[in-house]
Amino acid sequence: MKENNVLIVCGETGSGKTTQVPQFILDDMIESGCGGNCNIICTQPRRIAAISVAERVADERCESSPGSDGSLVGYHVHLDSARNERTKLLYCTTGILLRKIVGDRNLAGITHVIVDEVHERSLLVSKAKFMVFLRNIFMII
Ligand SMILES: Nc1ncnc2c1ncn2[C@@H]1O[C@H](COP(=O)(O)OP(=O)(O)OP(=O)(O)O)[C@@H](O)[C@H]1O
Repeated sequence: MKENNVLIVCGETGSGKTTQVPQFILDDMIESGCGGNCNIICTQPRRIAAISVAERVADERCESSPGSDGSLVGYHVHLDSARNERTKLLYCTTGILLRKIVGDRNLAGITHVIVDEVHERSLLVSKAKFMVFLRNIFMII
C-alpha cells in the first residue's frame, strides 16, 4: 500500500475484504498520527450491503451506530445517509461514488477509495474503476 497507488486484494469469501481492509487502513492512519486527514470511501454494489456493512463495522469497533457522534463509520446511499464531519470511513453505493466524481473530479479530501465486489462487472463498477484509476487516487479493489 505504501509503495503503490492501486492495489488489488483477492481473498476467499468471508475473509474480511469488505469489513477488515478499510479498518486496517483507518487504524494505521490513526496510529501514525494521520487520523485527522483520513477519509476512506468503500463502495458496495447494493444499498442494503452498504448500510449493513457500515453497521457491522461500527459494531466491531464498539462504536455507536454509523453517522452518530460516537462513530467514525458512516454510510451514504440514494435518499439515505448516516454520516457527519467526524466520519472517516464511509460505505456508499457505487452510484454515489460516481456522483461524487462528477461533482468533484479530483475527489478532494478523499484519501482512499475502495471499489468492492469488482468481480460483479456491472457497468457502474467498471465506470468507477476507470474514473478512479484515471485520477491515480489510492484504490483497493
Ligand atoms: N452484517 C454482518 N453481520 C454479521 N456478520 C457479518 C456481517 N458482515 C460481515 N460479516 C462477517 O464478517 C466476516 C468477514 O466478512 P466480509 O464481508 O468482510 O468478507 P469478504 O472477504 O468481503 O467476503 P465477500 O468476498 O463475500 O464479499 C465474515 O465471517 C462475515 O460472515
